[in-house]
Amino acid sequence: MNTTVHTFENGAVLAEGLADAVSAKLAAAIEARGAASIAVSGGSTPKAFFQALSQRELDWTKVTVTLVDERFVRPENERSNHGLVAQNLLRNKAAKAHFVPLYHAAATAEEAAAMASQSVAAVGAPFDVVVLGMGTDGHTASFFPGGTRLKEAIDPATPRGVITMEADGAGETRLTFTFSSLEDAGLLVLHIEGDGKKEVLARAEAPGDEAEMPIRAMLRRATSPLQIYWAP
Ligand SMILES: O=C1O[C@H](COP(=O)(O)O)[C@@H](O)[C@H](O)[C@H]1O
Repeated sequence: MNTTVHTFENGAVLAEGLADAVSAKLAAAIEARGAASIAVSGGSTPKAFFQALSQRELDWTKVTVTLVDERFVRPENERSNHGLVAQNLLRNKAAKAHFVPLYHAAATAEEAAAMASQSVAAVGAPFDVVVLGMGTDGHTASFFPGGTRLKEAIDPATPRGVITMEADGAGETRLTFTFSSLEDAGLLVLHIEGDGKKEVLARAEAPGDEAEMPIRAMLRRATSPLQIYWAP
């Protein structure tokens, strides 16, 4: 496991610290290549981080933002990760960023995933920054325990792109980047908060099957060092 833990006194301080690290990486990519890319997670945890990042001084016109995973729901749906990012990140200075959605208004989630794979291919690889979350069941992105396509999603031989996922714990059908799309990011972050998630992480770090706690795929096999950001 190639991980470093960054501990903060509370979520607000973490949000600022993570926004500093992410904006520095994006600025370095813009300096080096004239463009930068970031894939972020949804859920309840990243809201304060998104708001902090949206205030950072960057040439946001050169930044592409996408999602690590998404629900197959319209952006207006309150459970849409696109909606969360639009309301909290794509505003203030970051309003000028280019957003690439995973959801498409297609007849099926499979068609939407194919459309997303095509549109994100233009972003280039690897991502400069990936910010993962983790559920209390040990899922990350939409790599859910018991997921219909979990084996394929976390197989390093599965190509970069977006695939569908269904699982009991997932609610709606999901669209998720594959493991190979995320594991080699220039800055690979796992952002978790609370003692409950810390205990889940400790269980994930212990020996056991990746299929039971898919975050283990990232902890064990990511080629980039995993930067774990945690606050109580
Ligand atoms: O379903 C999801 O949940 C995880 C974790 O969410 P949280 O509410 O516990 O922070 C998130 O990383 C993922 O992107 C999201 O789709």
